[in-house]
Amino acid sequence: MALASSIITTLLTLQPAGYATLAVVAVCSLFFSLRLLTNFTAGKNRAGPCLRRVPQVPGLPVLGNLLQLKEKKPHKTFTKWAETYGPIYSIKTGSSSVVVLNTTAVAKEAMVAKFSSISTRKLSKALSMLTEDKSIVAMSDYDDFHRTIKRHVLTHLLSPSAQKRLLYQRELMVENIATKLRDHAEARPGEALNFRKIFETELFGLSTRQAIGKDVESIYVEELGSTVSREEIFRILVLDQMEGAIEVDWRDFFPYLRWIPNPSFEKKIRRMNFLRRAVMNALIKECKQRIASGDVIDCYIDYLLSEGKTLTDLQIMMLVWETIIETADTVMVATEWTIYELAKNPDRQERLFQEILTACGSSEGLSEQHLSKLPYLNAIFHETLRRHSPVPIIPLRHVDVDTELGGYHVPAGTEIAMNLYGCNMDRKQWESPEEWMPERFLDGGSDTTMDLHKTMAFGGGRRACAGALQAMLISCTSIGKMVQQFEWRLEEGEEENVDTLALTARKLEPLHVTIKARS
Ligand code: HEM
Repeated sequence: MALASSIITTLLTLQPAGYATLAVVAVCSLFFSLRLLTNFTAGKNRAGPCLRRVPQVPGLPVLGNLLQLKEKKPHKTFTKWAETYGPIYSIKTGSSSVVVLNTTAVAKEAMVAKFSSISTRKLSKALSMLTEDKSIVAMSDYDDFHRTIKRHVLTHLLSPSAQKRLLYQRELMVENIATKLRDHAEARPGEALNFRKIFETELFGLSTRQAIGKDVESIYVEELGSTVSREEIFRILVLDQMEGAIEVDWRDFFPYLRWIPNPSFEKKIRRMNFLRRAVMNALIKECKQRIASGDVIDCYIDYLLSEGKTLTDLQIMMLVWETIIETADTVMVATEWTIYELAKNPDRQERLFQEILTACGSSEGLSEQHLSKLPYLNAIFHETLRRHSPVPIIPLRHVDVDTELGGYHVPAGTEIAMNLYGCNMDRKQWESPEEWMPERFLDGGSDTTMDLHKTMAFGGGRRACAGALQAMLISCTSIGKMVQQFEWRLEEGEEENVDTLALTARKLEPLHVTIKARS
């Protein structure tokens, strides 16, 4: 899920418009403070006799720590708080208690050893609406439905054998990128290019070829009464959804105030859902017509229509959309940051180029078969995932029964936020964590190229990213090939463009770089 998952994360960000509303809410909430007090006391009584209570970050009555999270990058605030309150602490977001985990050890304990007590997803109102009530693999609870749909996506798309079968599609994508870069270098030598524009377009093409069997140029959408261009399809299926995922409904923090309407929020998310459904229906209708004419092809929709007999039409639509958004987002984020770092670090770029020369020779094109001979490329990929965690916080989970974490008592009903950014920036685990230093994965740290879980970037345990292999294959092959063919440099002023968009690691400004063809 990458997703999607990526941004998806955030219950915890307040939109500016939310503050005025929040003031009203705060007043209303005073009426309920007695109830909160009762909950608090009940929580105290549940604490195990021998275990300590999780340290708490001081906050305000009723609002808790909400106002301290207003800068919209909670993963950074959480990481700062870890220096004072330790690797595990608790915060209050309105009436909910959230325990934040900031080191690999305690996050792994939650994801692996204590998984059975902490497996339920706690979704914000926005996410709940956008995922049609947990109808996708990444956001579903750990139940029979999850097992069924995960089996489908692995069987058709993400398992190692499926990835082998779909190699030709990734090769086409990498070749298309190389062609566009060559065209740019020839037509406008020395002129900076917008890396994201090229990479994102081709990645979206790959995601739709895998999902519905073709790279769509445009489609007529009945519900809209008009033809929608490729660019608009991308905006509706990917960009708008990512933006919607971080919309916050203040009622998430004060469930007892759900009776107060929040029409602007609901209208916005409903519109996003309507557009996605309209476009996906049009795309799927076209696929059904193709299948009815006897033309069945190797893509996810054809597979699901044949094998997913227990699924409803809506579920099939959501599963197909899920693979599009998951492929089209986080892989772009990881690859764009990698090119940024390589363009900023010419010595390391040269070291990678020399490694590629040794593995492929001077005339052979780099392909996925070479990846096992490119440990430095592998280290570069993992170091970028560590330094620029594409999913900074895992979507919240819910503690179903009283449990122990990091030696503390965590009562049932608590929400859990795993701060992957914090884990990957932990000074006790990583030397100079703010530095991008791929060598740290070579010096005794690297096992094999296929070891995908060196950082916490893909999560861990039973809900670890199902698309990690695909992400690594797409990103590493593209990066290797691009460095094999071109020298990369940052455009002037680009070094400072390191801000990210809201909660995700997506660069706020698309990357601008110059390229020079290698002789
Ligand atoms: C660099 C790229 C990616 C990163 C950093 C990433 C990261 C993550 C993370 C952190 C999770 C959540 C784990 C959890 O909840 O514990 C996740 C879940 C998931 N990801 Fe990715 N992801 C990436 C690419 C992809 C791709 C390309 C796909 C392909 C469709 C994908 C499919 C999934 C799925 C299906 C899940 C849900 C697994 C489950 O709940 O069982 N991801 N990803």
